[in-house]
Amino acid sequence: MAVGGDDDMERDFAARLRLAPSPASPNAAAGGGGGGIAFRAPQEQFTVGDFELGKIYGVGSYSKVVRAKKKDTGNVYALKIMDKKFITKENKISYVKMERIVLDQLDHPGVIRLFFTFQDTYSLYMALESCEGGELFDQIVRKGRLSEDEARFYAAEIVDILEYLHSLGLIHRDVKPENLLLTSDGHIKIADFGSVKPTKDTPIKVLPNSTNERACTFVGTAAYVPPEVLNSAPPTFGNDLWALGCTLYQMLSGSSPFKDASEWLIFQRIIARDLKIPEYFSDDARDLIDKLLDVDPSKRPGAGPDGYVSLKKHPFFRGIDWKNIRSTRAPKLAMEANANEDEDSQDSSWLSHMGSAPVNQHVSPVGNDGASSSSEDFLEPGESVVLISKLKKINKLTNKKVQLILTDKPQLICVDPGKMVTKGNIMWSDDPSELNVQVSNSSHFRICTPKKVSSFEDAKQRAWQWKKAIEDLQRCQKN
Ligand SMILES: Nc1ncnc2c1ncn2[C@@H]1O[C@H](COP(=O)(O)OP(=O)(O)OP(=O)(O)O)[C@@H](O)[C@H]1O
Repeated sequence: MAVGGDDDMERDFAARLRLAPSPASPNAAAGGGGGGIAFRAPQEQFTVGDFELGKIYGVGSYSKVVRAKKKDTGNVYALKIMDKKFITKENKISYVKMERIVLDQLDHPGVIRLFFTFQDTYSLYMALESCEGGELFDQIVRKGRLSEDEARFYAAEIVDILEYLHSLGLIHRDVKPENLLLTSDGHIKIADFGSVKPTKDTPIKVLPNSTNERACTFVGTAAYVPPEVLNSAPPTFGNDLWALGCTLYQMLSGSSPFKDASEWLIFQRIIARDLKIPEYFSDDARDLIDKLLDVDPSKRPGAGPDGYVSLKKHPFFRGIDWKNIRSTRAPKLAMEANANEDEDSQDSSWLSHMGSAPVNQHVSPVGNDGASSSSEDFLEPGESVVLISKLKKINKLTNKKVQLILTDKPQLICVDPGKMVTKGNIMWSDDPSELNVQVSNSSHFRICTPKKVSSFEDAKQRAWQWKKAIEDLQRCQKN
């Protein structure tokens, strides 16, 4: 990575982000169009070296989230690390601004708290409340499917959160099991406010022009997007209620209601409301899902003139103590099959090979099992990760868990996630006849080279994302 021009890059980025504190008011950000926003979560002067970095919680489309312990206080955060160059290149600045500004003003036990932010030459950092219980998605995968009591509890907590957000005129627009995180005692917190849409009457301070009710292009995730969004209708609270219906269906059945081999086919199913509800769903669950997945967004319970009353009174929620939901005992969390005490140290050594320059420079592995010294270096200095997934590599006789990493060099690296050693690279070529990805469905894909075909299963259904990322890089290399 070129070092010259770093200061320029930092200044240029700060100007575009317009979140840099003014000298007069260290916590004020120019919201644009006059009037600054006074941040509750301050912009600090910390560096990543002030933290002990632990395991990677997850990787989003423009960030990675890492467990981080502040060395002086011992406080633990989920540190969201965003690469400035990538954010600028991918035009994600408005997502970052929106998440920062909106999260800063929210105060609900079911919403991830933002504590502070800081930045360095390469990255922006958001210190978020850490959710140690992982994603609701993982609970569904580990348990196969949830019992109706478990699903009822989680759905009720999601309803409580959506009622809060909607009362503030905010449409989340990316409600899905991956963005519903769990605390260590099993309560839900919603994350990922990058796609949030404020309505005209929101009391929340937002970016100028962000409340325009123009018809929107599709944001969110294909499987959870409502039909009206595909028909370019303006966003409404009903969008989140549809996604709640999909999430409830997924909790009870193990998979999302509209599934197919490609995004386009998924969209066709959504538009046709091609919905099959399994026989074993109770009548109350079936009825609630059917109503939440109404093609008319204004008819979904929670979106009508009586607000959330009809939703909370639905027979599926009988027995829920709405006022005390956050102190009700949560379902027991299913742990990862081979979770062990070394997880933190393994992942921190893994992180030290992630290639993001500032992380590489400052990482201090948690734990003392020497995992980092036995690991190989995966990435070269300045090389960064484009896509990374924990996948199942499907072989004739056995299936193995692997971390597949695509970097901007480009390289395709297979890592054994347990031993933190590379299992070898898949030979890169810019020529699609020598390297191509064949997708069988959203969770299965094959990477084909003249020498070898490697088959993978992605529980998070990112097969198409893998194909696109590899093809984009091939195109980039050629130009
Ligand atoms: N506060 C948190 N505590 C624990 N894990 C978190 C936290 N925030 C995010 N994560 C994990 O990190 C992953 C990536 O989060 P992030 O918000 O960066 O991506 P995303 O925006 O959900 O992804 P995408 O942009 O692709 O939708 C999440 O799916 C989650 O597993």
